[in-house]
Amino acid sequence: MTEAVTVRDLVRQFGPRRAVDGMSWRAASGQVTAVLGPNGAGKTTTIECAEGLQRPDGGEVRVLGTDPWSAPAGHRSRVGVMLQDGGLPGGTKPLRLLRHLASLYADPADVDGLVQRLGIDAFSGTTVRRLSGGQKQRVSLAAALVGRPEVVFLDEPTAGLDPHARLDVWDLVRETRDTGCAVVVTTHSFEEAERLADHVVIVDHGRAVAEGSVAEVTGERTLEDVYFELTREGSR
Ligand SMILES: Nc1ncnc2c1ncn2[C@@H]1O[C@H](COP(=O)(O)OP(=O)(O)OP(=O)(O)O)[C@@H](O)[C@H]1O
Repeated sequence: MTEAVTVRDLVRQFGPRRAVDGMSWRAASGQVTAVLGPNGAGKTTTIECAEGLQRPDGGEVRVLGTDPWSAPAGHRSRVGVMLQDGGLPGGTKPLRLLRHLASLYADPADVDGLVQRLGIDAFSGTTVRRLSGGQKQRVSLAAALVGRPEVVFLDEPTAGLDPHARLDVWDLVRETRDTGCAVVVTTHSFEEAERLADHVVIVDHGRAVAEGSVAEVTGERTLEDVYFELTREGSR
């Protein structure tokens, strides 16, 4: 098993607040790793450190063996990123944007195939700012995958999607994993984690409180029960 992402004793401080407080977990190539945790637990901050968008105040993150903060451009082209708020330019149209992004990579994915798989063809001529939240999500996901990354970070990829779109996204995530990519997904959905994840990380108050396969983390219980026990006020 190749370790694609390693988070070790990570610390991230914003003024007096420790958003990430000794976080440690790992994600392997060819696996979907789901990171679950309450609002404000430090998931996005950790993922942004792994994407090279934030600099850790302590501990370390390695992605494909490299420190993402000081990584060269060649590293960044091996890593796909889907940000929680999309980060898409509002004035472009989805198809044009995806073709442009594809042109930045030496060996991009088939844009037409991605567009069709995610149902983007139905709104490919509408400017991004006029798209619904779920439509923007789909374009963001396509943008994260268009470079055929070896590691991809998906921040709540199915939040706000209708049930059909959710199934389409799950299928695409599984296919991406099956190409050997390490897929790291943050989610608030137990169903998503149970259906999709090979490896689960539960975080709370800036640190990982459980990690392993769904079966290892849950034993005889449900993921939901374990989650509530580990993250309930008072258990912390
Ligand atoms: N730039 C920042 N400045 C100050 N505080 C921040 C900053 N970014 C994050 N925080 C704080 O750090 C904590 C962790 O935030 P983070 O976004 O990582 O949580 P999360 O687990 O992703 O939450 P959610 O499930 O709501 O997306 C929160 O209390 C948040 O307010």
